[in-house]
Amino acid sequence: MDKLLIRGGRPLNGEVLVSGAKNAALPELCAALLTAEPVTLLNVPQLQDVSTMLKLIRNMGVTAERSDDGTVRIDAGGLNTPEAPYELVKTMRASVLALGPLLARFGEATVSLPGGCAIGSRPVDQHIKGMAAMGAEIVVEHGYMIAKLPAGRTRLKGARITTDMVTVTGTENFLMAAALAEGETVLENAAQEPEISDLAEMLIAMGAQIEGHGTSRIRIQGVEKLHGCTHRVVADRIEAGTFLCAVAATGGDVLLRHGRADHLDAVIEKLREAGATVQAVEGGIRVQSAGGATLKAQGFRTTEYPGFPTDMQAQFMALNCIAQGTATVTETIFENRFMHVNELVRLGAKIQTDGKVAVIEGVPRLSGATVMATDLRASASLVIAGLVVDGETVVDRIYHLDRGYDCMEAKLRGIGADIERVKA
Ligand SMILES: CC(=O)N[C@H]1[C@@H](OP(=O)(O)OP(=O)(O)OC[C@H]2O[C@@H](n3ccc(=O)[nH]c3=O)[C@H](O)[C@@H]2O)O[C@H](CO)[C@@H](O)[C@@H]1O
Ligand SMILES: C=C(OP(=O)(O)O)C(=O)O
Repeated sequence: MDKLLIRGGRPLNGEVLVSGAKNAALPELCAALLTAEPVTLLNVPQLQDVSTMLKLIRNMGVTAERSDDGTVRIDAGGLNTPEAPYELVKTMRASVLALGPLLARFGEATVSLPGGCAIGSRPVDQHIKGMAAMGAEIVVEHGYMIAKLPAGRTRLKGARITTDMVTVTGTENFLMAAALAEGETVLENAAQEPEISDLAEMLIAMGAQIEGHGTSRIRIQGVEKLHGCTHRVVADRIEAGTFLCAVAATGGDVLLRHGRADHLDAVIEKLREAGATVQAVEGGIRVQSAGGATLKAQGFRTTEYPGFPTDMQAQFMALNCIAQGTATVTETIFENRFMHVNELVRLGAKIQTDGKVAVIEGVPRLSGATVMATDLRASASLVIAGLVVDGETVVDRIYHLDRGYDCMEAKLRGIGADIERVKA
């Protein structure tokens, strides 16, 4: 297993290019299953999750070619096996996004249940409820969701779907299924994340009729057929937010090219309150900070967009560890998303947790040690901590990081970090 070796204490200066969003690219690769015509996606990030998704769709008989410049050409004309097997689904929960498109285009789907994962149990009951409301017959057997249309039906039917909670991939599955359904679908309590809007824009470019994306009520008029399109994946707000926290914590002056400040309001507001200067500039986001103890620790609660993202909780916590004062962080989305805490404590951080609440008391310095990454954003928080500690930090099990960050260590090296990958 690869590791990262970081020698901390250097400010970060220069420019970083923000990649396309993992959480937009994954549903958009699945959306290409909705048509037999070629689809071209631009700005697709180089991530392990993208490779897994390509493997998953190729396994269904789909042709998918990926170029080094981030272009992926998909031709789902040959789609012949509407199945997402456990071996592929277990490494990436986003495989559940195959359910909606397969049911809509093929009339049947067999998708493995993703199972629990490190950050929480992450059930898919709402996905199942929504597909059933659209007329699918779904059973869960042998660890698989087995779904099909009733005899005599060739299309899903429009429905009003109100989910028990806001679900991002649930909303995406319903959007894709409803695009080809018969009649109108109304999604109440829909997720409003920028990745939902990006997917909706792609579907509209394919001929779908969608209104209200970006709000909590989305209306979809189903159409009989969708066509091919070319779509550019929106910039990754979580990658950008991670770099914002890294620069704020270490100190420095960095321009995040292609970063979308308008997708990061909640995080940027907290960074400004902490003492960093963050500005939306032409073509990106600029962050300037004196770093370390010049910062003031900031409390926050994770909530659905446009609130503070759960996917930024661990990274901001790393910054709080070396800021002045005490901050209370409440994680409301996932029940087990504090696994970075024990590892940050190994670096000298002072953190107490009680259920979904963590209290962080800033310390003047952290000290290097070997720590273990437990999930994607936990890994990123350990990297940020490693960049500010005295001495060497080794972050082990970085396959989690590779799942969702495009060349993170190369990008950090480009702005002055002393970081290298140690191959297993
Ligand atoms: C690929 C992708 O886009 N992943 C993101 C997506 O995950 P994902 O879409 O899996 O997360 P959801 O928005 O669905 O989860 C929100 C909450 O609802 C619960 N829930 C969800 C569905 C369901 O059927 N039943 C249920 O109980 C979950 O366990 C969680 O507590 O949104 C999360 C919340 O912003 C992010 O952390 C993930 O990075
Ligand atoms: C939790 C995340 O991703 P996934 O839903 O793909 O596990 C994440 O991106 O932080």
